[in-house]
Amino acid sequence: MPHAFRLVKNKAWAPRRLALTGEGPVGSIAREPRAILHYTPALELSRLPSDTAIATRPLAAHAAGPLKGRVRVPGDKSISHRALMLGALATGVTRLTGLLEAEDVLNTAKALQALGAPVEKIGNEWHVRGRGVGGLRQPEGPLDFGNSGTGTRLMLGIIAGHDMTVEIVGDASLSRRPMGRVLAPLIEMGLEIEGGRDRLPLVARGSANLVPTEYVLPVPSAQVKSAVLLAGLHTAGDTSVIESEATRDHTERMLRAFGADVRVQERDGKTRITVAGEAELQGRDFAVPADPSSAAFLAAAAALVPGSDIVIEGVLVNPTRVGFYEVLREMGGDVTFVDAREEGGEPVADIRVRHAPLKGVSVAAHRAPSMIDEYPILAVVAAFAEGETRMDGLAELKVKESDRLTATVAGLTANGVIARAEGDTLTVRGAREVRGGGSVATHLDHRIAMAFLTMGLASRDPVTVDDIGMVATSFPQFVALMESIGARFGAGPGRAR
Ligand SMILES: O=C(O)C1=C[C@@H](OP(=O)(O)O)[C@@H](O)[C@H](O)C1
Ligand SMILES: C=C(OP(=O)(O)O)C(=O)O
Repeated sequence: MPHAFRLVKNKAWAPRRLALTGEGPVGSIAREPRAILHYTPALELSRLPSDTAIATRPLAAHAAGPLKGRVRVPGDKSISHRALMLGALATGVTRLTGLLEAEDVLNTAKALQALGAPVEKIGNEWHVRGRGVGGLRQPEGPLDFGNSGTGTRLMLGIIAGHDMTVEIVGDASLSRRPMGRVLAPLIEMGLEIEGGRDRLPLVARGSANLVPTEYVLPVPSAQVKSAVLLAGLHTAGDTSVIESEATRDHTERMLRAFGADVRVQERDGKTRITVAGEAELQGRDFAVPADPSSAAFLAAAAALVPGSDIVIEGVLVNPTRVGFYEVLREMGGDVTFVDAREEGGEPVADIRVRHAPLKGVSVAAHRAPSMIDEYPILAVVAAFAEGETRMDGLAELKVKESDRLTATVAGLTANGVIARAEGDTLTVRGAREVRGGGSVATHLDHRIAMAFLTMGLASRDPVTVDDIGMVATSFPQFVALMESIGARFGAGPGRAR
């Protein structure tokens, strides 16, 4: 298989086992820094020289027969980040099962360890030895969050409350993403940023005298909300965040579970979340439910491939996260939540999806936060639905790991689907048969890769993505789990394995 190589530039940490130093034709090196890859759960770090080449791996998805089986996808990424962070801010040991062992979350674990809160895997459990609110210590080197917006932004909220100066770095994708949205309220509370930068790399100076705030979210972002609430734990007073569109509420739920005083009030269509400062959190045991954003790819595949019938077990069905499944149902999808229950303070169910013919729908802007990471796969599903699907209010898609609005339209177009983005609206003209056959640029974006590989399972001709590597940031088992229900992937368009 031909490899293209990209440079890892000035990266402090990367695992030795994926380093392909000196291999490959120099002319094919793409100058994209890439951060930590397949970070080992044992948290053993190895240093690589800067400018080390790492292979990109294209992959093709081929038309599949009926998809069948019961599967469990890995733990929810949002909850995994938060469980590690709150564990580090608690007193005593927090024991986690079901933690997502993917690069984004492992980078958070590594950062917490560097901040003085030991994180280790013992058997099936991850243990975090907490340092108490305000008890973390100055790390010796930069913290590298790789590809993760959540890790970076939430951790900035925690760093804000400590008297320490921390350099924060990430990969090329993360270094392009806006940090001003989280820095603005944190600076109001007392954080300082060297040189006033709003992109990584940046140097943040926290304070032991952070002041509480009341912050009205200018964008619907759970990351910004969470960063302010986490900073609020470190103040002597009440910190409030006001949101006019409901975003995922895992931070609020989990703060309560760890013993913080959190109040939520609804008024005039807005939600005010208040956390009391000088909090004392207690370490606890926590089971992380399966990630509905990862499950969405399997659900979509089953909805699109004729004859399919699958069950995805133990998936988080928090109302702030299930927009994709609701829309799939509205399109005519056969989606049922079976055995709904509560685990670790979150609603969970087994999700059964059977193939059914789909029709285009209109998805209103206010629903965007409940499926924000699912739009690439929703657009792929829409390509196979009869009629037009219109999705409004997608401004936030432009500031994810890639500009997902542009990348999604490009991927659809490359595969013979008529789609356009106008302002914040995405329109997809669907048809029962999709040509496929295209090659899709993933732009360091795991969700673009997984969405278009899913397309290839149902399109006439195989769909190729240029790099499967980033899938390891959120769902390292994607290919294996898809294959376990009957999906077919191969190195190139002609070669299914
Ligand atoms: O809080 C979180 O865990 C997340 C919030 C969302 O980002 P925004 O807060 O930027 O919308 C989402 O896209 C991301 O994958 C995870
Ligand atoms: C946007 C995402 O993650 P993050 O913001 O944490 O990089 C995502 O996983 O789709």
